[in-house]
Amino acid sequence: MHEDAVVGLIGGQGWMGRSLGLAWLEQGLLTPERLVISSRSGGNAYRDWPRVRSVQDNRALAELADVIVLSVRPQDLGGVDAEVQGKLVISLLAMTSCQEVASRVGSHRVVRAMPNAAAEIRRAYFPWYASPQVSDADRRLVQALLESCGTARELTAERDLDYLTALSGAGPAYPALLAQSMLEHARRMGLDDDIAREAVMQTLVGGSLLLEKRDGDPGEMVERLIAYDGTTAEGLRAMIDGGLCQVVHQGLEAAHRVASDSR
Ligand SMILES: NC(=O)C1=CN([C@@H]2O[C@H](COP(=O)(O)OP(=O)(O)OC[C@H]3O[C@@H](n4cnc5c(N)ncnc54)[C@H](OP(=O)(O)O)[C@@H]3O)[C@@H](O)[C@H]2O)C=CC1
Ligand SMILES: O=C(O)[C@@H]1CCC=N1
Repeated sequence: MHEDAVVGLIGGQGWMGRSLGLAWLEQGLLTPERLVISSRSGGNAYRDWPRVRSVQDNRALAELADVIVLSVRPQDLGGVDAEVQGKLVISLLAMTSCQEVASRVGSHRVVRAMPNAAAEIRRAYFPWYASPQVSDADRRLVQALLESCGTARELTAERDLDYLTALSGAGPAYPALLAQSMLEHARRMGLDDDIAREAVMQTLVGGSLLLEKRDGDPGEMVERLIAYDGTTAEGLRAMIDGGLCQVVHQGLEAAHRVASDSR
């Protein structure tokens, strides 16, 4: 069935929905005939793919599709009127357990997955958890569909997904906050705006790529630069003494608390 499964993407014009839908088409994972999307107010994300079917009625989508991906905001789940009759459902919703999705759509074959904003450039971290009713063949399909947008990883405990919602799901916003704060300071110091932007972006992107290349041990880099005992060490010590780590932990705890709240 999976070789020619039709995928129905509820909320397919939204940020995460169109990131996935376009990745599947552009990577040849699905032919346009095998993708059905639904939306509330329309959109033109699939203008280059006229054979993708677009519907407004989620019941019609559930009939056409073998696999249903739910990509609406959590507060909109109640408005999704679809009876999927035991089909595989992949939910991207934060704050919504497998059990809640199952009782809403009428299938216990539920996967919960957590993308992040970098799905848009196919660099998301995309952990997922499958309820026991999901078969091995389903799991292979889920892995293939999700890794089209980055690194997909199956988890063995659903609660880890609540934490990862705060850590990696919300995660791309954290370097954005750091960039904003660095930019504010550079402007205050009178740096030309173009130079300030270029300096901040190049530094954050370059620093992240360097970390990735060094196999992601940030502690080693921090320690090495503190031992260097130059200007960087002075900046790092002031940030650490000023409570940067505690503030980051508080932010993660606050996001985790909300992510663990069931709707
Ligand atoms: N954005 C992010 O960075 C992340 C998002 N998520 C999760 O992904 C999910 C989707 O988020 P995101 O893509 O950002 O949200 P968006 O608001 O960008 O997209 C949601 C889409 O769902 C559509 N929609 C709402 N109700 C229905 C319905 N009944 N039938 C069909 N379509 C409907 C909306 O249409 P309309 O605009 O017309 O109302 C909209 O296009 C959320 O549950 C969120 O928790 C998870 C991690 C990261
Ligand atoms: O902010 C949110 O609720 C969603 C889930 C994680 C990232 N975006």
